[in-house]
Amino acid sequence: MTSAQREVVVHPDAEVLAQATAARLLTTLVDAQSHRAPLHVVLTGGTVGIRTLAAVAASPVRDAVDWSGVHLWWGDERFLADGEADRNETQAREALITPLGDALPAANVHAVPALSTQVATTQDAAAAYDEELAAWAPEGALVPTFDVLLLGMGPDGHVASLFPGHPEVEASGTAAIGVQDSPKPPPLRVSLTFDAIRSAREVWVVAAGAEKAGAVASALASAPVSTTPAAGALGRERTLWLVDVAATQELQQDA
Ligand SMILES: O=C(O)[C@H](O)[C@@H](O)[C@H](O)[C@H](O)COP(=O)(O)O
Repeated sequence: MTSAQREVVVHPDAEVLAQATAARLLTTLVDAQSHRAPLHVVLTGGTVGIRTLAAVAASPVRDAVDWSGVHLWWGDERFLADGEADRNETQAREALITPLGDALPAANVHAVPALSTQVATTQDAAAAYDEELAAWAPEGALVPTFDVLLLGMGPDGHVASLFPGHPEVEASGTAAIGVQDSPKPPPLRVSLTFDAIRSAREVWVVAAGAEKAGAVASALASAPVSTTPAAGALGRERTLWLVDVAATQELQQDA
């Protein structure tokens, strides 16, 4: 059961959006840690997603989080060799994981396997990620109960690496899936499916810029997921749309 009620929070610009999302994430983690452990957070690639991680790292509030009880996952990954600059993992390590240092145990970082001689295809990587997710999942579940799942959104309404008109949008029964023909380079990727995304307690879609306005309006109007995948980004308990003013330009003003 997911929350079709989407909450929209509008920010003046992309920088304030990233800073506010970082503050929101930190206080959400601090609050959640007084109720349960460990916590599971799913990171996103993309400019706002990475800027948010850098803002988390730069915040003094980061030290209010017991990172030893926080596990990091990825909603999607570019299928490149380990350490490649374009990998979401590489960018997240630079923005947040490295600055956290020993506060965040290496074992708490669950990266999507990189291209290597042992992991030669996106299917290999997706299968390995499925196993890692299942190892942390409650009985009968595909994935751990994600506390917060962050998603960036493209101008075409894609989230993670689930693109409009592509079959991966409809994939079910598995947590991760290989993508061969991403319209957003690089073409080879691994993505969580909507089965995995919708298992999260909270799903936060972060979107900034006028080029996202059409997709924001379509998603908030519950357009078909096949044409606007972001419309399918729903959390079990909460669905937050964290946007800047420019991305709201095509929303119908309340009558
Ligand atoms: O691997 C990726 O590229 C991302 O996960 C992708 O889903 C991204 O979040 C959106 O394309 C938004 O990216 P921007 O914020 O850079 O527009």
